[in-house]
Amino acid sequence: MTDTTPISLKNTPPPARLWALIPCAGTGSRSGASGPKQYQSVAGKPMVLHTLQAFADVPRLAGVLVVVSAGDTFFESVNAPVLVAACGGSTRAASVFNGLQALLDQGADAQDWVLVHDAARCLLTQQQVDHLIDQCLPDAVGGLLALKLPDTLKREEGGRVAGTVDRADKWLAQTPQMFRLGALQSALLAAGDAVTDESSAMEWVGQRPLLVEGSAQNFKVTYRQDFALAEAILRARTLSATS
Ligand SMILES: Nc1ccn([C@@H]2O[C@H](COP(=O)(O)OP(=O)(O)OP(=O)(O)O)[C@@H](O)[C@H]2O)c(=O)n1
Ligand SMILES: C[C@](O)(CO)[C@H](O)COP(=O)(O)O
Repeated sequence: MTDTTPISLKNTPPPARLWALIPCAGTGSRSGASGPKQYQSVAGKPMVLHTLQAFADVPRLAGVLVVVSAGDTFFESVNAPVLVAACGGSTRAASVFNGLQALLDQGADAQDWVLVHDAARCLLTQQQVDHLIDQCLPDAVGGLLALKLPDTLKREEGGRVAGTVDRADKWLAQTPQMFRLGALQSALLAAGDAVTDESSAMEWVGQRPLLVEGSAQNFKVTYRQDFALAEAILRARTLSATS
Protein backbone atom coordinates (compact mmCIF):
# COMPACT_ATOMS: atom_id res chain seq x y z
CA MET A 1 0.00 0.00 0.00
CA THR A 2 1.24 3.51 -0.78
CA ASP A 3 2.35 5.57 2.26
CA THR A 4 0.37 8.80 1.99
CA THR A 5 1.84 10.40 5.16
CA PRO A 6 3.07 13.92 4.23
CA ILE A 7 6.87 14.00 4.29
CA SER A 8 6.77 16.87 6.83
CA LEU A 9 4.94 14.61 9.36
CA LYS A 10 7.06 11.46 8.95
CA ASN A 11 9.69 12.35 11.54
CA THR A 12 7.38 14.26 13.88
CA PRO A 13 7.63 12.87 17.44
CA PRO A 14 4.31 12.04 19.18
CA PRO A 15 3.00 14.90 21.35
CA ALA A 16 4.39 14.95 24.88
CA ARG A 17 2.03 13.46 27.47
CA LEU A 18 1.44 14.69 31.01
CA TRP A 19 1.88 12.47 34.07
CA ALA A 20 1.44 13.05 37.80
CA LEU A 21 3.89 11.49 40.25
CA ILE A 22 2.94 11.44 43.94
CA PRO A 23 5.75 10.74 46.43
CA CYS A 24 3.90 8.90 49.21
CA ALA A 25 6.70 7.04 50.96
CA GLY A 26 7.45 9.35 53.89
CA THR A 27 6.98 8.51 57.55
CA GLY A 28 5.57 11.85 58.70
CA SER A 29 7.89 12.00 61.70
CA ARG A 30 7.09 15.67 62.46
CA SER A 31 3.33 15.07 62.45
CA GLY A 32 3.19 13.04 65.65
CA ALA A 33 0.77 10.60 63.97
CA SER A 34 0.94 6.91 64.87
CA GLY A 35 1.53 5.89 61.22
CA PRO A 36 2.44 7.60 57.93
CA LYS A 37 0.54 10.92 57.89
CA GLN A 38 -0.66 10.48 54.29
CA TYR A 39 -2.91 7.62 55.42
CA GLN A 40 -4.43 9.40 58.46
CA SER A 41 -8.14 10.08 58.14
CA VAL A 42 -8.94 13.71 57.27
CA ALA A 43 -12.55 14.80 56.64
CA GLY A 44 -13.74 11.22 56.38
CA LYS A 45 -11.06 9.53 54.29
CA PRO A 46 -7.30 8.93 54.16
CA MET A 47 -5.43 12.13 53.34
CA VAL A 48 -3.83 10.81 50.15
CA LEU A 49 -7.25 10.09 48.62
CA HIS A 50 -8.12 13.80 48.89
CA THR A 51 -4.76 14.57 47.24
CA LEU A 52 -5.46 12.19 44.35
CA GLN A 53 -8.92 13.69 43.73
CA ALA A 54 -7.36 16.89 42.33
CA PHE A 55 -5.62 14.84 39.62
CA ALA A 56 -8.62 12.56 38.91
CA ASP A 57 -10.45 15.72 37.81
CA VAL A 58 -7.81 16.61 35.15
CA PRO A 59 -8.59 14.57 32.00
CA ARG A 60 -5.50 15.69 30.07
CA LEU A 61 -3.25 13.62 32.37
CA ALA A 62 -2.08 10.32 30.82
CA GLY A 63 -1.82 8.72 34.27
CA VAL A 64 -1.00 9.12 37.94
CA LEU A 65 1.80 7.15 39.61
CA VAL A 66 1.98 6.89 43.39
CA VAL A 67 5.36 6.00 44.92
CA VAL A 68 5.02 4.05 48.17
CA SER A 69 7.51 2.26 50.41
CA ALA A 70 8.37 -1.39 49.86
CA GLY A 71 5.77 -3.53 51.65
CA ASP A 72 3.14 -0.75 51.77
CA THR A 73 -0.19 -2.45 51.00
CA PHE A 74 -2.50 0.60 51.35
CA PHE A 75 -3.49 0.75 47.66
CA GLU A 76 -4.28 -2.98 47.49
CA SER A 77 -7.52 -2.38 49.38
CA VAL A 78 -8.42 0.94 47.74
CA ASN A 79 -10.25 1.48 44.46
CA ALA A 80 -8.15 4.32 42.98
CA PRO A 81 -7.37 4.71 39.24
CA VAL A 82 -3.61 5.04 39.77
CA LEU A 83 -0.40 3.16 39.07
CA VAL A 84 1.45 2.19 42.25
CA ALA A 85 5.22 1.67 42.44
CA ALA A 86 6.72 0.33 45.68
CA CYS A 87 10.06 2.02 45.06
CA GLY A 88 10.13 4.70 47.78
CA GLY A 89 13.62 5.76 48.83
CA SER A 90 15.15 7.05 52.04
CA THR A 91 14.65 10.68 50.97
CA ARG A 92 11.90 12.46 49.02
CA ALA A 93 14.37 13.07 46.17
CA ALA A 94 15.16 9.35 45.97
CA SER A 95 11.45 8.47 45.94
CA VAL A 96 10.86 10.91 43.08
CA PHE A 97 13.90 9.69 41.13
CA ASN A 98 12.77 6.06 41.46
CA GLY A 99 9.22 7.04 40.49
CA LEU A 100 10.46 8.73 37.31
CA GLN A 101 12.23 5.49 36.38
CA ALA A 102 9.02 3.55 37.08
CA LEU A 103 7.13 5.88 34.70
CA LEU A 104 9.74 5.32 31.98
CA ASP A 105 9.44 1.54 32.58
CA GLN A 106 5.65 1.90 32.14
CA GLY A 107 6.13 3.46 28.70
CA ALA A 108 6.43 7.17 29.45
CA ASP A 109 8.82 9.15 27.25
CA ALA A 110 11.71 11.32 28.45
CA GLN A 111 10.07 14.26 26.65
CA ASP A 112 6.79 13.82 28.54
CA TRP A 113 5.93 16.28 31.31
CA VAL A 114 5.64 15.15 34.91
CA LEU A 115 3.85 16.98 37.74
CA VAL A 116 5.40 15.95 41.06
CA HIS A 117 3.08 16.54 44.00
CA ASP A 118 3.40 15.72 47.73
CA ALA A 119 0.86 13.18 49.00
CA ALA A 120 0.78 15.39 52.10
CA ARG A 121 -0.65 18.43 50.23
CA CYS A 122 -4.23 17.25 50.33
CA LEU A 123 -5.88 20.63 49.66
CA LEU A 124 -4.73 20.98 46.08
CA THR A 125 -7.56 21.65 43.62
CA GLN A 126 -8.11 20.68 39.98
CA GLN A 127 -8.13 24.40 39.10
CA GLN A 128 -4.62 24.83 40.55
CA VAL A 129 -3.34 21.82 38.60
CA ASP A 130 -4.83 23.19 35.37
CA HIS A 131 -3.38 26.65 36.05
CA LEU A 132 0.13 25.20 36.52
CA ILE A 133 -0.16 23.13 33.33
CA ASP A 134 -1.43 26.09 31.30
CA GLN A 135 1.47 28.27 32.48
CA CYS A 136 4.21 25.64 32.08
CA LEU A 137 3.26 23.91 28.81
CA PRO A 138 4.54 26.79 26.64
CA ASP A 139 7.68 27.15 28.77
CA ALA A 140 11.04 25.64 27.85
CA VAL A 141 11.90 24.61 31.42
CA GLY A 142 8.71 24.16 33.45
CA GLY A 143 7.89 25.48 36.90
CA LEU A 144 6.15 25.19 40.22
CA LEU A 145 3.29 26.52 42.28
CA ALA A 146 4.65 28.93 44.89
CA LEU A 147 3.45 31.61 47.26
CA LYS A 148 4.78 35.11 47.93
CA LEU A 149 5.68 35.60 51.59
CA PRO A 150 2.71 37.14 53.43
CA ASP A 151 4.70 38.06 56.57
CA THR A 152 7.83 39.98 57.53
CA LEU A 153 10.85 37.68 57.37
CA LYS A 154 13.38 37.47 60.21
CA ARG A 155 16.84 35.95 60.43
CA GLU A 156 17.61 34.28 63.74
CA GLU A 157 20.74 33.80 65.83
CA GLY A 158 20.50 32.05 69.20
CA GLY A 159 16.75 32.56 69.50
CA ARG A 160 16.93 36.32 68.87
CA VAL A 161 16.29 38.41 65.78
CA ALA A 162 19.54 39.01 63.97
CA GLY A 163 17.98 40.96 61.11
CA THR A 164 14.98 41.52 58.88
CA VAL A 165 15.31 39.99 55.44
CA ASP A 166 13.96 41.72 52.32
CA ARG A 167 11.05 39.51 51.26
CA ALA A 168 10.24 41.25 47.97
CA ASP A 169 11.85 38.48 45.94
CA LYS A 170 11.10 35.51 48.27
CA TRP A 171 8.58 32.78 47.53
CA LEU A 172 7.52 29.62 49.39
CA ALA A 173 7.85 26.58 47.11
CA GLN A 174 4.78 24.40 46.87
CA THR A 175 3.86 21.46 44.66
CA PRO A 176 2.99 20.35 41.99
CA GLN A 177 6.28 21.06 40.26
CA MET A 178 6.19 20.39 36.51
CA PHE A 179 9.21 19.48 34.36
CA ARG A 180 10.15 17.27 31.41
CA LEU A 181 10.60 13.76 32.77
CA GLY A 182 14.07 13.06 31.32
CA ALA A 183 15.39 16.51 32.21
CA LEU A 184 14.19 16.13 35.80
CA GLN A 185 15.69 12.68 36.17
CA SER A 186 19.09 13.91 34.90
CA ALA A 187 18.90 16.93 37.21
CA LEU A 188 18.11 14.79 40.26
CA LEU A 189 21.01 12.49 39.39
CA ALA A 190 23.35 15.49 39.25
CA ALA A 191 21.97 17.26 42.32
CA GLY A 192 21.84 14.24 44.64
CA ASP A 193 19.49 13.18 47.43
CA ALA A 194 19.79 16.31 49.58
CA VAL A 195 17.57 18.54 47.41
CA THR A 196 14.14 19.02 48.95
CA ASP A 197 12.20 19.81 45.78
CA GLU A 198 12.36 19.27 42.02
CA SER A 199 13.02 22.94 41.32
CA SER A 200 16.22 22.76 43.40
CA ALA A 201 17.46 19.93 41.18
CA MET A 202 16.67 21.92 38.03
CA GLU A 203 18.37 25.00 39.55
CA TRP A 204 21.42 22.80 40.31
CA VAL A 205 21.83 22.16 36.57
CA GLY A 206 21.46 25.85 35.74
CA GLN A 207 17.75 26.17 34.95
CA ARG A 208 15.42 28.89 36.22
CA PRO A 209 11.96 27.38 36.73
CA LEU A 210 8.83 29.47 36.34
CA LEU A 211 7.11 30.64 39.55
CA VAL A 212 3.35 30.19 39.23
CA GLU A 213 1.13 31.78 41.90
CA GLY A 214 -0.29 29.06 44.19
CA SER A 215 -2.62 29.33 47.17
CA ALA A 216 -2.12 29.52 50.93
CA GLN A 217 -4.62 26.65 51.20
CA ASN A 218 -2.23 24.36 49.32
CA PHE A 219 -0.10 23.86 52.44
CA LYS A 220 1.76 20.68 53.33
CA VAL A 221 0.37 18.82 56.33
CA THR A 222 3.56 18.66 58.36
CA TYR A 223 2.85 19.25 62.08
CA ARG A 224 0.14 17.91 64.41
CA GLN A 225 -1.96 21.11 64.24
CA ASP A 226 -2.07 21.02 60.41
CA PHE A 227 -4.53 18.09 60.41
CA ALA A 228 -7.29 20.17 62.03
CA LEU A 229 -6.85 23.02 59.56
CA ALA A 230 -6.92 20.62 56.58
CA GLU A 231 -10.03 18.95 58.00
CA ALA A 232 -11.83 22.30 58.47
CA ILE A 233 -11.07 23.48 54.92
CA LEU A 234 -12.08 20.18 53.31
CA ARG A 235 -15.35 20.07 55.29
CA ALA A 236 -16.12 23.71 54.39
CA ARG A 237 -15.53 22.94 50.70
CA THR A 238 -17.91 19.95 50.86
CA LEU A 239 -20.55 22.09 52.54
CA SER A 240 -20.30 24.87 49.97
CA ALA A 241 -20.42 22.33 47.12
CA THR A 242 -23.63 20.76 48.45
CA SER A 243 -25.47 23.94 49.51
N1 LIG B 1 11.57 9.25 51.71
C1 LIG B 1 10.50 9.98 51.41
C2 LIG B 1 10.17 11.14 52.16
C3 LIG B 1 9.01 11.85 51.82
N2 LIG B 1 8.22 11.40 50.83
C4 LIG B 1 6.98 12.11 50.52
O1 LIG B 1 7.27 13.45 50.19
C5 LIG B 1 6.21 14.30 50.60
C6 LIG B 1 6.72 15.52 51.34
O2 LIG B 1 7.55 15.11 52.42
P1 LIG B 1 7.32 15.52 53.95
O3 LIG B 1 6.15 16.29 54.17
O4 LIG B 1 8.63 16.00 54.46
O5 LIG B 1 6.93 14.09 54.52
P2 LIG B 1 7.61 13.12 55.49
O6 LIG B 1 9.02 12.83 55.06
O7 LIG B 1 6.66 11.99 55.54
O8 LIG B 1 7.56 13.91 56.86
P3 LIG B 1 8.69 14.17 57.95
O9 LIG B 1 9.79 14.91 57.23
O10 LIG B 1 8.02 14.94 59.00
O11 LIG B 1 9.16 12.80 58.43
C7 LIG B 1 5.25 13.47 51.45
O12 LIG B 1 4.07 13.24 50.71
C8 LIG B 1 6.02 12.19 51.70
O13 LIG B 1 5.20 11.02 51.78
C9 LIG B 1 8.56 10.27 50.09
O14 LIG B 1 7.84 9.88 49.18
N3 LIG B 1 9.71 9.58 50.40
C1 LIG C 1 8.61 19.77 48.00
C2 LIG C 1 8.19 20.67 49.13
O1 LIG C 1 6.85 20.41 49.48
C3 LIG C 1 8.28 22.10 48.65
O2 LIG C 1 7.94 22.98 49.67
C4 LIG C 1 9.03 20.47 50.37
O3 LIG C 1 10.33 20.88 50.15
C5 LIG C 1 9.01 19.02 50.84
O4 LIG C 1 9.10 18.95 52.22
P1 LIG C 1 10.40 18.65 53.08
O5 LIG C 1 9.96 18.89 54.47
O6 LIG C 1 11.45 19.63 52.65
O7 LIG C 1 10.73 17.24 52.77
